[in-house]
Amino acid sequence: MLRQIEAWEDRERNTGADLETSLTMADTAEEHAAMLSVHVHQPYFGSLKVRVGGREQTLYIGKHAFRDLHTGRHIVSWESEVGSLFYSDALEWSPRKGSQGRVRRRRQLDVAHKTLRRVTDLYDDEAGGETGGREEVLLRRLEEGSTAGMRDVVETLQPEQNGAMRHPAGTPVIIQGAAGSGKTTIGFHRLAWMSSAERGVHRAEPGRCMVLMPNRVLAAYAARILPELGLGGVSVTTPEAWATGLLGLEKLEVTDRTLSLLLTDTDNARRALAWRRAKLLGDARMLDVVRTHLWNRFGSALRGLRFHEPVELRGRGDLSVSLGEDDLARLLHDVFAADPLPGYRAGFREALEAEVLRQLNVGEDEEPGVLRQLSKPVTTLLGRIFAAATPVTEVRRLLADEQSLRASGLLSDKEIRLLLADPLSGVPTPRRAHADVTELPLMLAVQAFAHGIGRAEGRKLEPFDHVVLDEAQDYSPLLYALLARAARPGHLTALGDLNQGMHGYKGPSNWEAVAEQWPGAQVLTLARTYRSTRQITALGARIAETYNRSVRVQGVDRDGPEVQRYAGGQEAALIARAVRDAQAAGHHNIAIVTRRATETEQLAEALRDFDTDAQPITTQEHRYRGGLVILPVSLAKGLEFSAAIVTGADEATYDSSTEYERRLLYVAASRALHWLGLVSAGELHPLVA
Ligand SMILES: Nc1ncnc2c1ncn2[C@@H]1O[C@H](COP(=O)(O)OP(=O)(O)OP(=O)(O)O)[C@@H](O)[C@H]1O
Repeated sequence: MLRQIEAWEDRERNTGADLETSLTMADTAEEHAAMLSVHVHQPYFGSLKVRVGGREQTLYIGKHAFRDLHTGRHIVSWESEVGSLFYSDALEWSPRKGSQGRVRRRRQLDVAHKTLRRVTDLYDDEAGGETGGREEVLLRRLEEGSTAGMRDVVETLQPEQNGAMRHPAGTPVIIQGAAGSGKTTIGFHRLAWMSSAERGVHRAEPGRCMVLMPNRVLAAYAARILPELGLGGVSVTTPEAWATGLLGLEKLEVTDRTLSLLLTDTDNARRALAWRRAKLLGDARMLDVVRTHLWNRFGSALRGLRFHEPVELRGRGDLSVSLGEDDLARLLHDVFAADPLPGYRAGFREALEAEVLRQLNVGEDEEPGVLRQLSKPVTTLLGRIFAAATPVTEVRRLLADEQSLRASGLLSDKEIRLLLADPLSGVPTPRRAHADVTELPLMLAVQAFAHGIGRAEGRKLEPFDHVVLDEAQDYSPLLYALLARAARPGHLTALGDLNQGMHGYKGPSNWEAVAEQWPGAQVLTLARTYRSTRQITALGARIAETYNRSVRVQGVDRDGPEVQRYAGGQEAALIARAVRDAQAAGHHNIAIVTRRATETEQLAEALRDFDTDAQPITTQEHRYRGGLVILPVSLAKGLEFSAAIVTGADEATYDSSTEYERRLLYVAASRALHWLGLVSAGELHPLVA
């Protein structure tokens, strides 16, 4: 590898016919060199002894494929077809048509700083097959401390994860897995696998992929995995940020008033109403409700309009094009029937231009000139038809108008009454321009139909090469339908856990509702969890059992210290003691998890009196950089720490009669890898006492 890097870096060798060619060659060579140089210290992490056609050979598996031209020695990449053999339980495969290969031995090679540190056989034909080595290697890896970002698991990918990651490219997949089963991690690995040249037409260019995560703290934490996986350029954002960006309303404040109502209102009838209304707003049928509404809106905007314009054509004198209201209505009808992905406005422009050219019957070389002459009046006409409907106003108009809701014929009387009701009227709204998270997908639907949906490339919209949706249980079927329009067909991956759903009023009731929006989608399940020690996993299970009757998840049997309990006394003093204990146990990345964001600053202040300096993470603008932090449970979701301290671990803070609160307590208690402390000024919560 070093020899190859030297050759690439040698400017003398990279000389072309002229200066420009030489510079380009040198740049490319430098890029190659930079890419390879990070792998020099650990060129491979495993080997496979295989027998193909009677010949035995050893293949080395690394994070980067490499071939030494002098010696022919090579390393195969983990994401290649052959690389898959290292992770799966399969023993046979066919390297080429008609030939048969057999795996004789799988071996983990612990290499660091160019030194082989350890050899562990995972499978060995001669030693009787499976050795238990895979579990041993996994446990060693899981013993390590957390870092300030998500890490790759290329070296210890487990067979079921390997299968999920390599689900056929171009087929949508929903990966269901309990907390800590590696869903998010696997989602990113799937992108890396998808970006390999071996995927052929399904290859995804990282710069054209998007990962949607529930909040920006988590997005930034997860994005740290991208360079390790060679995924530079992937956009990692939140659905809200993506939606408001597409709408051109970055400053729009996104509220979740349904959640506010559910948490504060004591009127059960109103709570039920708010829940059902939110759920209906995210129903996939709303896509066609919006579509019908737009059809009527654009249809009436078009009434009385005509398109009559003079055109100058060399050699043919003064001509004109003329389309009456009926012609325009017919064009609009055809555009709606075709439902073009770039949106109706673009589709209408295209149809109108085609019609004009047909009327004039001009030669191909004259077409651009004609279109240029007509560009302004066409834009004016489009403005009259389409510009009146901005997503925000149009959604509000639709939801306030019984007739519009009725137009599609898709909603029952009861559902229409539900949409017209306003159970949230008592929940305050911000002063700034705002939209509720339950309305946002509808606004996105208006945008998608009128102007298209996808990835902005210059002024154009292109479909994403691949979209990954994390915490997918918290998003509505309507959003799924929109994502399907925004990505290449079949290039969708959802990662989620229906049992971890925090927002049932926004999410799907089951994965089947999602699969309906993603034709051909399969649901795969990751059954094992990896994050925490046996002691922490068991505590989490006790909380989850109260709302989740499904099968118990199977954790990796990793032993750790008992969960520590600190009850009775001044809270800050107890927390400071817990922090010292966690530090004494050797942990550096420690989270103090509070129930509410408003508590964090105050607590940070109070802890200073006890010589404890914890960094508060209060808003989505903060970033987690490791060390000791205080953050609310809503921002802790998806993050993990070597040690976690749950404050207010009591009944007064997490009301056990409310399922939502128990779910939050579960999230808080499942953030730690190795060490967990529970703190309460009074008595501990009955579920964790
Ligand atoms: N094969 C593996 N080898 C080593 N570590 C793994 C493996 N799979 C998962 N992990 C580790 O398990 C932890 C949980 O992974 P991840 O955060 O991707 O899970 P998740 O299912 O998305 O969890 P949550 O639902 O809580 O967000 C991480 O620390 C990850 O590195």
